[in-house]
Amino acid sequence: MEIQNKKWDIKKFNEMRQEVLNQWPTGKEVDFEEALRYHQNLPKNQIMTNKLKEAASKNNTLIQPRAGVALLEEHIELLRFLRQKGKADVLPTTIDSYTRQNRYEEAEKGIRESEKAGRSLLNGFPAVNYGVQKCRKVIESLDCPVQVRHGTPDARLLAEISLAGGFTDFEGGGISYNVPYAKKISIEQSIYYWQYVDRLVGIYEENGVSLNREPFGPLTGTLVPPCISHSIGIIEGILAAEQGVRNITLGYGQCGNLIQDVAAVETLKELSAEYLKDYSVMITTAFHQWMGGFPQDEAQAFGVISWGAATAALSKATKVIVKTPHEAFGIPTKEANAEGLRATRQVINMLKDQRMISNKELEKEKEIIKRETRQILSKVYELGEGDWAKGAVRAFAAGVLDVPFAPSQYNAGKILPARDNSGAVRFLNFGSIPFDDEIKEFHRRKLAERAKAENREVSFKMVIDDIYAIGQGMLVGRTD
Ligand SMILES: CC[C@H]1O[C@@H](n2cnc3c(N)ncnc32)[C@H](O)[C@@H]1O
Repeated sequence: MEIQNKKWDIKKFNEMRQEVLNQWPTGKEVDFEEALRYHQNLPKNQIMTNKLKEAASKNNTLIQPRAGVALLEEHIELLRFLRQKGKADVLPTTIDSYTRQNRYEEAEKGIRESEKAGRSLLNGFPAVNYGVQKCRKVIESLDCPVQVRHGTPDARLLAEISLAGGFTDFEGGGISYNVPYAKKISIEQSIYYWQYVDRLVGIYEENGVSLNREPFGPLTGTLVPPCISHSIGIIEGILAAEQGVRNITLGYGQCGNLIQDVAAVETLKELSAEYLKDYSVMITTAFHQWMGGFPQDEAQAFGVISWGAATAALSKATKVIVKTPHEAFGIPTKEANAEGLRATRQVINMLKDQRMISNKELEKEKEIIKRETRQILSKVYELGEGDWAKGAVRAFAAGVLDVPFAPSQYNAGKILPARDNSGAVRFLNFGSIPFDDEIKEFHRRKLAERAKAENREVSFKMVIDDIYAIGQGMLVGRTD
């Protein structure tokens, strides 16, 4: 199929809608007119765009966990606990892996087995299997907005059911929920599926219901250079806005060097405003605490969590996505999840009246990220002959967009990141990323400084050392 970045007409959308709603029996519960009325009657404090707008206007950083379990009552109890004991400003519902792969039969089995076992045997909430009315039970048990967080290349039915179910924010995108999550789904296919999701959000917006969309910024969450996640986030923002989305949160995964991370959030705000200026959208930012390997020791994990909280506060991100001291092990207990939130809250509160000292290093880093991102995006636009959807597909084929350590067979996987002597993420291999020579020289010089300081050659070994460094208590993967 040949996709294009053009707003779908309602006829095309409605033709596909019947097929989507028939994918699982709960699709029959979706009645769009009734869903609109449901949203119009939602309490104001449960509408995500209100909460984001207020935070952005006050330069506040909202705190949000990830959380999702198999059983409905347990999931409600978990979210209420994180709100009350974790002081979460906004809540998630993390969806299970079967649902993310549209394997609803197995999700159904997972629910039954969890009921028998009396505990969650799924790694998230199977929203499609529960359907609209049970999603509303979750929403009606809470007093704040709730966002669907997942990793679904084909999220059409999940969007229909969860949005009709009262969720007011939907994470993901046609690139960010394909390339880091799937192996064999083409970029065209996932962008096409996500145009449906964004068109659905656009129809809600056209009927006066504001919903937020959040492309998944961190991607593979492992040493992803800011320009890579910015380029993909901005493209997904443009594709969403074209379908009528009016509220977009762009995300960024912490790398660990303070100056680079603050520069990343500040440039994400500037660049997204520039590239989305033709659309009237509200743009906010989400800072993800370190998404790579975590230390097993809980005290050290709190160090990583607090460093992420500090960077989020100093970058004035609208939202920080919080990790837990169980990160190295897997799904956290509700107590550990709440502890991660409280540690984050403490640091946000201590830093909210402070600001990042502006200096020439920060300005240099911002200039680098803006130049890199612009060089990538102008090549994408050129490859697409002015069409961002076509451009994205062709850019991945050409390696102009390339995500480090991504499983997708449509991803070139030629770039290699490594930290420089201050821990900032640089390019060791550029693959086919279209940087000019000056930018390439900058990265080579930065890595050479580290090589000299460590008395070793710039090499792939640095990449491996950096991947394990934070889990082993460091930032830069120094050889002993
Ligand atoms: C994107 C990966 C992140 O999502 C987290 N995660 C995935 N599923 C859940 C879950 N069900 N509850 C809490 N955290 C979760 C995981 O620990 C990791 O930090």
